[in-house]
Amino acid sequence: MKFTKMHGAGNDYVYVDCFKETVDNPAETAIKVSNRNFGIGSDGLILIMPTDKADVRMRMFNSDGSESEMCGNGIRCVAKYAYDHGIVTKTEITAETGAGILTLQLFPNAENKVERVRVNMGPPRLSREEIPMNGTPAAQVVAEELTVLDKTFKITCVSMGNPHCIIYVDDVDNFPVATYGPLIENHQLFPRRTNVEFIQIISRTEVKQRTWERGAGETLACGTGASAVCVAGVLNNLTDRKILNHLAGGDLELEWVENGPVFMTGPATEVFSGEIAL
Ligand SMILES: N[C@@H](CCC[C@H](N)C(=O)O)C(=O)O
Repeated sequence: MKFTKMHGAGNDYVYVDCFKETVDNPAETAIKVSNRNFGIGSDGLILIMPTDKADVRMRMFNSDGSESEMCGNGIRCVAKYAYDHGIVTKTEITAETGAGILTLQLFPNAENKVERVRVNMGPPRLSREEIPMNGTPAAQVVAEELTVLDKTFKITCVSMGNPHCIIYVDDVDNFPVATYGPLIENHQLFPRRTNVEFIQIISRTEVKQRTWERGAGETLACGTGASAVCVAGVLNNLTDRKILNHLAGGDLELEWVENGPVFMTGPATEVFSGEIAL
């Protein structure tokens, strides 16, 4: 199987060009290629596919083989790959994802290679049913108490097509993400599990994020998570509608338009290409 390794702010995936290649068992392939000792090493697998509904289609699989509806860092890399490899020739494109059809604006550099991408991530989904979350009432989940081990957190939950649970902490660098992350990911409140974002507020326009991803563990960045954090900051009146989010692997710019979509802007980087026998 021919592949290209790419990352968005350090959130790295193995990308397969399914305009040319066929992947028969993507879940099994994701587990195999993601392994950082015995495989290529990545947070998962992303398939770049043809579709009659948009310019390109993305399917994404976490390193545990589970499929997610959406990947924010992944979709920027899909756009870069599509432009740099001639699948598209325009700088505004559409992409079909499990979270709907998204519009992306591409920013090529002087060598005509895409370096940054702005994504219309669509509107956030805020009801318990849409996230999805068990329990009542069915309204928004803002600063709801959740006790895990010795700590009672105030959680805010947002779906960007995939589920996110946002928790504010005082010192994110020293927070034990690997202790609480998996317990919240697999908590009975979340029937389809959840991604967990631990956030330190720096100012009304700046935050610092560490992410525990559903199906992948701690990663260096999460684009859907950063978008959900932008929404949660407004719902909790902690941040403005436009923020800069410092993630472990790089920065993302976010904006939640009133009664509208979230826009995410960030880097997309190709690392290397290769061929692997499966
Ligand atoms: N890293 C991603 C999100 C990937 C999917 C996630 N782990 C899930 O299962 O929903 C991003 O950049 O959004």
